[in-house]
Amino acid sequence: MEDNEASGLMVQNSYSFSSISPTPSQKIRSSRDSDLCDTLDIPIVSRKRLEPFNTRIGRGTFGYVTLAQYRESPESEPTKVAIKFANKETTKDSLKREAKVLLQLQENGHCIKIYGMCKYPDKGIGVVMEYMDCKSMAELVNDKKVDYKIGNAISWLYQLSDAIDYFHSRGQVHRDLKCQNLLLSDEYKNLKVCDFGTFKKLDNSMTTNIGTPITMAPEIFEGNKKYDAKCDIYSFGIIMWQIIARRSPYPSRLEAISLLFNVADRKIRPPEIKCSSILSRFYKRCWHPDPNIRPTSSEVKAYFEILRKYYPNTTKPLVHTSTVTSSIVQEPIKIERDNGKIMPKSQNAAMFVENELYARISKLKVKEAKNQGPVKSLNPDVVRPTTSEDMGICLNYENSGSASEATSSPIDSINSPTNSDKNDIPPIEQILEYFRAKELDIQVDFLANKKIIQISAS
Ligand SMILES: Nc1ncnc2c1ncn2[C@@H]1O[C@H](COP(=O)(O)OP(=O)(O)OP(=O)(O)O)[C@@H](O)[C@H]1O
Repeated sequence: MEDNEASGLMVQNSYSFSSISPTPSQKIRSSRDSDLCDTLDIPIVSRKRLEPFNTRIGRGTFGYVTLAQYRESPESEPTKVAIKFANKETTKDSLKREAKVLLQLQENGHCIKIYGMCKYPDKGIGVVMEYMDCKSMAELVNDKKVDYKIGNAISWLYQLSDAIDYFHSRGQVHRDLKCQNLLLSDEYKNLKVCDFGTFKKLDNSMTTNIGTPITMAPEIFEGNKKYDAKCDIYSFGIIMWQIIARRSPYPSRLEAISLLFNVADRKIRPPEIKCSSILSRFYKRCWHPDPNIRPTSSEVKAYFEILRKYYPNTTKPLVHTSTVTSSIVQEPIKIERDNGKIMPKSQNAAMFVENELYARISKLKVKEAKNQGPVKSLNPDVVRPTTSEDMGICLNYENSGSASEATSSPIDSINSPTNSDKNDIPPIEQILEYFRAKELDIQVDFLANKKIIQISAS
C-alpha cells in the first residue's frame, strides 16, 4: 500500500503531482539510452514455475505488483516472488527497459534481485523479482509500532549509500530515490532499491524534469538547468531526514507545484529536528542548493561506513510491537583510541567523535550525590581541534554552580587543553574519572585494553 503521509504530499490539485509520483505525463521515462541496457537479454520465467496470488502488494504510476510463488526447477522448494505488471499497453516498453536496467545491476547487493520476465494472456508481461517481505521505508517510517533506533537508521542509510555509489561509479543516476522505492526484508535488516524506471546513464545535457516532488533536487525542477548525479545526493539528504524524523518533511496542505517552487526559489527545506549535529550537518550538506557543495556518493558511503562502527546493534532484527514509540533512541558510542590519545581514522571521524562527545556530555546533569551538597551542573565546552594532527578531544569545563567543591575539583588542573599533555593522560579520561568518582549518572567502559572508551549517559 502506498503511503501518502510519508511522502509528505496529498493528492489535492489539478496539477496532479500525486503523493506517490508525478503522473505518467509528467514523469518521462522513455529516454532511449541504448548504451545503458540494450545488449542484455532478459531471461523468460515460465508460467509453469509461477503460481500468482490475487493479492496486490503495491501499486505505482506505471504498474501494480502482485505476490506469487516461484520454483526455480520442478523439484525445488517454492519461494515468494513479486511480479510487477504494466498498467497499460503503453507502459510495457518501460517495464522491459526497467528489467534490463535491473539485470545489469545485480552485482550490487542493494538493488532488487530480478529472476526474469513472464507473460500472461490476461495481465500481459511482468517482471519477476525477489519479494521484500517488510514493505517499504515509506511505510516503516509511519508505522510507530515498529520501534527502531539510530543504529538501524545508520545501517539502512549505509546500504542506500552503497547502492548510490555503485550507480554513480558506473556513470549512472537513479533520479527517483524516495522512501517508497526502498524496500526492506529479513526483519527489516536488509534494504534494497527498487523502481528503475527513471534510471539513466549520466550525460552532459540532462535537463528532463523527472522524479517525485519531495525528494526532487531543485536543479531538476528549475527547467532547462543541467543537472548531474548530485540530484541523487539531494534525495539521499531528504530520505535521511525522513528516516530520522519519522514524519512528513513538509505540510501536507502544500501543493506539489508550490512545494517545488518553495524548494527551488525560497530554498525551504525540512524543519530542524532533535538529532545529533553529526547527522543534521550531514543531511543539510546533502540537500544544499549548490550541487557542488553536496558530498559525492563515495563520500556519503565513507561517512556511513564510519558511523556504522560507532553505532552498535545495527544488524539487530526489528519486530512489530504494540508499543507506540515516536523517536529514535540515542545509544552509547564507541571511541577508538591509540596510546591514550583519541585517534579517529579520518577527518570525518574526528568531526563525528568531537560532535558526539559534545552532544553527550552537554546532556550530563550533575546529580545530587550522597552527602555532597546541592545539585550543580557543569557546562562542558569542547575545544575543537583545528589541525588534522590535533585530533585529540580536549574538553574545557566551566563550573556554572556556585559551590566551592566544584571549583576546587581535579578538573581545575586540566581545564586548559594547552596545559595538558595529550600523550600522557588524556583530558577526557581525567574528566570522566572525575564524574565517576562523584557518582554521576554516566557509564564509562574501557574496552579492548583501553583502546575503546564506551560512554553512555542518561
Ligand atoms: N519486490 C517487491 N517486493 C515487495 N513489494 C514490492 C516489490 N516491488 C514493488 N513493491 C511494492 O510496489 C510498490 C510500487 O512498485 P514500483 O515503485 O516499482 O512501481 P512504479 O509504478 O514504478 O512506481 P512509481 O509510481 O514510483 O514510479 C512499491 O512501492 C512497493 O510497495
